Amino acid sequence: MAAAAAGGRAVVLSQPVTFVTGNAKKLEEVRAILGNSIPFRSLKLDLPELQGEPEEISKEKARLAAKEVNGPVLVEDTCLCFNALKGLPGSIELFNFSQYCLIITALYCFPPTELDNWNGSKWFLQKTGHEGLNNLLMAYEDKSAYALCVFSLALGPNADPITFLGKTPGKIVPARGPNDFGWDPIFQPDGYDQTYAEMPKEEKNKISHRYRALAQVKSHFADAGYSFQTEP
Ligand SMILES: O=P(O)(O)OP(=O)(O)OP(=O)(O)OC[C@H]1O[C@@H](n2cnc3c(O)ncnc32)[C@H](O)[C@@H]1O
Ligand SMILES: [Mg+2]
Repeated sequence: MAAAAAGGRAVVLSQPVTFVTGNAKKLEEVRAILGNSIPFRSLKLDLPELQGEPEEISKEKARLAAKEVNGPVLVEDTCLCFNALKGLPGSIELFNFSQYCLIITALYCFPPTELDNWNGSKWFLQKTGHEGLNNLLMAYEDKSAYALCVFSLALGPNADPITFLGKTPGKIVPARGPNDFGWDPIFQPDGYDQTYAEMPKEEKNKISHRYRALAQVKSHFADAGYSFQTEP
């Protein structure tokens, strides 16, 4: 069994937590931020990214992953959300007519092949690049945005996942800095004159959406007092 109650409320996990991701850069940051605080290993699984509210998508992803792994899992989804576009391209909420036209034009020019697997910011980035993401805001004065990170922890295949959110506000700028991780070159966090890409990694990892969400994951582990009894 993956998670078992042992002596009162302490939960013993019989495996390290599996962090499920296919994104090597994400994994690098999670490793740097978590250090040795939580025993974990990583695994790439092809899981569907469903539509809906970010927390629901993440919980469902955790449920599916925990079934596959038959043990405790941590999954993460990140989106870049533009305030002028009410959260797009990371998430879809209510749009006005001109915003719909913009989205429909983009979708018409670059139709996604798998709509069930549609992740707005990832898709816009892949199809239109940093310039395309900047162009989405061309008609708007408001260039403010936020990076949103949602982690879900499922202790086992039958456990209800718990979610942790991290949000870093900033603005969208023309690309600056190395182009080795997603939309880092076009996101400048509030209070900084460098983009995420220009910052030293340690600096990004102190203020990022991912850091903020993981700080909550860490305190959850500290408060819950899980113990790990992994078989040799
Ligand atoms: O397997 P998973 O963990 O789902 O990895 P993914 O690459 O599909 O990751 P997401 O769905 O969370 O990411 C959506 C997009 O945002 C990008 N991204 C995620 N975190 C980022 C960060 O901290 N900085 C820049 N881009 C990021 C990522 O490269 C994708 O293009
Ligand atoms: Mg993904």
